[in-house]
Amino acid sequence: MKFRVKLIPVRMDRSSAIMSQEDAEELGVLVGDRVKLVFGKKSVIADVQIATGLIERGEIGICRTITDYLEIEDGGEVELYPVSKPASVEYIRKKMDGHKLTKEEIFAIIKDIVNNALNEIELSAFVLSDYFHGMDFDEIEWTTRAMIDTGETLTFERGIVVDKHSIGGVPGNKISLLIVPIIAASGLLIPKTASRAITSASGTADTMEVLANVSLSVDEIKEITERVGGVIAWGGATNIAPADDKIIRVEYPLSIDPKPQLLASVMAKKGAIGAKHVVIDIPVGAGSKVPTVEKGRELANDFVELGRRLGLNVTCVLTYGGQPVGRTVGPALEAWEALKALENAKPPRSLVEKALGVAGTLLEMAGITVNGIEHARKILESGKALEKFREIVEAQGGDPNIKSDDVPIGDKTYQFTSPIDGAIAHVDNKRIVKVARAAGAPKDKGAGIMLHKKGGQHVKVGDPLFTIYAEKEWKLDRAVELAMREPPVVVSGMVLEKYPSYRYI
Ligand SMILES: O=P(O)(O)OC[C@H]1O[C@H](OP(=O)(O)O)[C@H](O)[C@@H]1O
Ligand SMILES: O=c1cc[nH]c(=O)[nH]1
Repeated sequence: MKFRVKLIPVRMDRSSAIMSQEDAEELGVLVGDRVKLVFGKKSVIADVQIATGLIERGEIGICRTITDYLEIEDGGEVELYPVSKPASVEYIRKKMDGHKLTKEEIFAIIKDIVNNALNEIELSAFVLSDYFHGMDFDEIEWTTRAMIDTGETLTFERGIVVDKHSIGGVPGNKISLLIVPIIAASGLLIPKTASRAITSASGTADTMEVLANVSLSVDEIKEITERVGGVIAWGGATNIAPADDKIIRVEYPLSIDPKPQLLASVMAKKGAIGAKHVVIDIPVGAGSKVPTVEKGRELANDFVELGRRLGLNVTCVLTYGGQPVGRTVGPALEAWEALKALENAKPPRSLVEKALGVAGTLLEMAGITVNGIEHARKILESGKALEKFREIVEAQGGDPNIKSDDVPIGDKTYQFTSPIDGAIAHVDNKRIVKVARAAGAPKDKGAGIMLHKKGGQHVKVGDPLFTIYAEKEWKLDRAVELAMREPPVVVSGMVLEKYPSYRYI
């Protein structure tokens, strides 16, 4: 059937073909079904959307991404016909029913994810079936390999390539901004790609973006790493394991990170850059992705086994994840605190000790030293890490003279104070993230939370507990209201509750 093109002047990731209800009925298609648009020798598959009123009978609304690709103008004529779903949708259904997938089936799913051939519902079904049914080790290995093989890979002519990755789940985990320059300053190569936030209020890519451009191509990552020793780039902007970011975009709104996907996501990025030695940070504790040390050990075994199958030397470090790392949560606040640590300007101990522990492990694995923590500490305290970080920032298009206090933070603030004399019984990771997200993080870079007290510290009535930062008044109000309803920092005296009317925790 022939349709007249109505150009929708926007660019979209997914291809949609918008038609009238009458035309959809005549073609026998529903919203979300697929149609093929053909113009000359070129064709594209798109999802059906219906917008009666906007689109007249005989018209097809398509965005600029498609018109550019087909090289057709507004008002031009395209041939359009329905096509069936890709076979990978059947394989997703098989996984939803709890069956094991073959290597070929997994490859087909990942390839279709990369080619945008699955719609949001199908992709979500795949992620959720992993969440509910899990995968066995073969399936995890095949998923990882498929994610590597459907993208570009990196090779370096000189140097030892190493990498670190955190499984995330603990707020304020800005350690990569310390570790990458420490490792690069030691002479190793660390082409680090990071994701944006998945369950947190700021992923490493969100935090680094406050200071520099993180949307780098594979060629830029290679060039900067060879010249400076390291980068911190957003994996989603590269063609390295390109399925990863598309899957993460489904996980983010649900705040979930299914274990098979987590393993494949992290290890595909490490395999694709040709890392020889890899350290995986597994934060363990209430409100993180791994609640107990036992579960942390199980996950560590999985990472080591997956590394063995892929030919990577993996060490996992179980770290304390029961409360935020450092005192800040949210992109700009985290960038500010990471710079404070690099400047040796009274940084929080938890941040420095964690960064040195992970960096030190990597230095030992690569044979640089037998006392990794002390070696890493010297690089940090001598200012060499700050110098290297500035080189990295400059190479990524940022201001090499940036100082911590130049980082712009949201100017709308609200401080919570202690209602009683007592001690901090609990800093709740999940609530901290919820409040920081309500304040606008990670999209509003200046939004987030600064903790004035952490678990175990004593407080007097009226002492500051935490401050919420936002860029917009209405988001601050929303975050304050949420924090009042679900306090992220809990102060307790010896009396916990009084019935019927008082509740302190
Ligand atoms: O806490 P959530 O958002 O779930 O986890 C995602 C974060 O964890 C990893 O950190 P890194 O790249 O090792 O620094 C990811 O890249 C991302 O920044
Ligand atoms: O990069 C990451 C980190 C945590 N979880 C993922 O799925 N990917």
